[in-house]
Amino acid sequence: MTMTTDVRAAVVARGLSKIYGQGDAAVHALRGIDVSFATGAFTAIMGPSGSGKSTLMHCLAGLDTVSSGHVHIGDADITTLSDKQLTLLRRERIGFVFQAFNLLPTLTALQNIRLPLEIAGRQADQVLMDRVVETVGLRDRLTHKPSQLSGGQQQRVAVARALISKPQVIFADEPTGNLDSRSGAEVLSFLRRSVRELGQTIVMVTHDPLAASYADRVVFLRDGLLVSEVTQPTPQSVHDMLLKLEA
Ligand SMILES: Nc1ncnc2c1ncn2[C@@H]1O[C@H](COP(=O)(O)OP(=O)(O)OP(=O)(O)O)[C@@H](O)[C@H]1O
Repeated sequence: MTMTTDVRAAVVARGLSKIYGQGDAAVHALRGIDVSFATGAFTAIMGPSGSGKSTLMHCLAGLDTVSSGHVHIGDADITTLSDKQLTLLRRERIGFVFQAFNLLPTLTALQNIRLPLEIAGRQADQVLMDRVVETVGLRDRLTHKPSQLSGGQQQRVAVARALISKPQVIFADEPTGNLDSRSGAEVLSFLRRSVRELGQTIVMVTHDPLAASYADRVVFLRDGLLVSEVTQPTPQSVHDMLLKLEA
C-alpha cells in the first residue's frame, strides 16, 4: 500500500497503538491513532484524565516506543530509527517545553537560551536570536539567573530556548501548569506569536480549556482514540466538548 503523506504536515501518526504491560495487566493507552499536525500551526491535545494525552505526546516525540504504527517527523519515520539516530533527531528537529521549566540555575537567561545550540556545536542565528528575544520580551532580563525571574519569565526563557534551534516541531507538555493565570496568559500569547510570526509548529498537551483556546486547533482523545476536533477554539467550545466527552 502506498501512503500519501500530507507535505504540509510537520508530524504525522498512522495507526499508532501503545500497550503498557502484558496479559491481564495490559493497558491499551493508544488504540490506533491517525492524526497529522500542520506545519506552522498551533495544535492542542485534550481529553479526560487517562485518555492517553501524555502517552501520545511521548510517542510523537520519540520519548517512548510505540507498540504498532508509525510516526513521521518531517520525512523521518521515527519508529524505525536506532536509539542513536533518535537521540540525534530529537536534538536537531524537536524542541521541548515542560511543566517544570528545566532551566540551569547557574546560567543566565541568555546562556540557558543558547545552551542547546552550544551542545550541538551550532552557532546561534543572530537575526533569529534578536527576533526571539524581542518576541519573548525579555531583553532587559537576559543577564538574570532563573532565581531572579518570575515563573512566567522562566517559562518564556524555556520557550525561547526551544525556539532558537528552529525545530521542526515544539512539544509542550502542560506548559502553564505551574503558572498563575496572568503568567500563563503571557506564555500562551508568546507561544501563539511564535507560531504567527516565526512560523513555528507547536503541539501542546493541556487540561485547561482557556490554554487550549490559544491554539488554532484542538484534538480530543478518549480511551486512547482520537474522537473529535475543534478548529478556531474558544474556551467555551473546548469546555463544551470536554463535558460531552466526559459524559
Ligand atoms: N508507564 C505506564 N505503565 C502502565 N500504564 C500506564 C503507563 N503510563 C500511562 N499508563 C496508562 O495509560 C493510560 C493513558 O495514560 P496517559 O498518562 O497517557 O493519560 P493522560 O490523558 O495524559 O492523563 P492525565 O490527564 O491524567 O495526565 C492510563 O490508563 C494510564 O494509567
